[in-house]
Amino acid sequence: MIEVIGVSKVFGDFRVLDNIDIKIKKGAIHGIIGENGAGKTTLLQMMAGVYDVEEGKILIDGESVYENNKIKNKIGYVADRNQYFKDYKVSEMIDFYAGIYDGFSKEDFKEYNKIFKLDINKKIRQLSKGMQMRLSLMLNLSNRPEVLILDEPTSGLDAIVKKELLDILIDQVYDRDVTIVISSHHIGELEKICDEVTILNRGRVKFGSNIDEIKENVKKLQVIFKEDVKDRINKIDGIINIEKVGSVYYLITDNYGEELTTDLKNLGAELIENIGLTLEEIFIYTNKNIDRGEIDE
Ligand SMILES: Nc1ncnc2c1ncn2[C@@H]1O[C@H](COP(=O)(O)OP(=O)(O)OP(=O)(O)O)[C@@H](O)[C@H]1O
Repeated sequence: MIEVIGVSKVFGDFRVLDNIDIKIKKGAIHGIIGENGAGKTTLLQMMAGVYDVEEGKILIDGESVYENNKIKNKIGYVADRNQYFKDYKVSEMIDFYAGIYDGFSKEDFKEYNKIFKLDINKKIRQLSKGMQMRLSLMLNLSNRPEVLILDEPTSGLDAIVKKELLDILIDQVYDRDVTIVISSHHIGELEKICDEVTILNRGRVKFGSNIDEIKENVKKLQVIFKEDVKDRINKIDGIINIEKVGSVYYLITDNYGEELTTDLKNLGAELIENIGLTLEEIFIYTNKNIDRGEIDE
């Protein structure tokens, strides 16, 4: 179990993370989504114990992570950029990991390398960005961690390896009950493998829950009214985007429920049709800075 409790992070006078609360159950795959600069890497680095937590707490199995080797040994952390010694060969990196981590399995590395296909005699500086990401993933997976923290692990990977990686992650959860926290800009990918997501917006949690629950709240509605409601529709609470095509309104709501439907009916809605949204569409709409007075026609 990972608990992020009231965590904030300030760089200089810039508040990168502001009072973040997240609970991640053991064996869950939890996605972290956010625009560039939303604070994803900072949050993952704090979960991995790279930074001290000055405001709030981050607990893994009830203990804080920073400078806690017992907990850090349970964690695999794949950073968004290569953090290895560039002049080491891949084979030397394997030996280095095997030397410092008791749980590291060279056999596992060999097995993963049947999929990831790295030349272990190459120096790290000779590897492409995607190859370096493969190395980082294999080293961390071969360490058999209980918690895997992955910062944009699919960036730079080709489509075939990307699919293999997502399958490996799902297997890790089924076979070993690993808890996975993963950030990505490829929201469709996260939607396929995650049970839960946290959507970060400017350092704050915009949504944090089960994907199905988020989809229950955020909906696109196709609505036809008896008469034009242009001047009144933007007064209804819970509508975050309004588009009008001919006489049909397309409304995005982040608070779908009986109350909203009643409000729309009171405004003269004759037909309300509910259109499902993908997680990516939800992210785009809920992160737009919406001027509720504006109707796109
Ligand atoms: N060491 C640092 N010193 C000062 N500011 C920092 C530092 N690290 C990150 N920031 C700032 O914190 C903000 C969040 O950065 P972070 O890397 O966590 O975002 P991100 O969501 O991972 O972005 P991206 O999707 O672009 O990778 C950015 O404005 C960044 O400039």
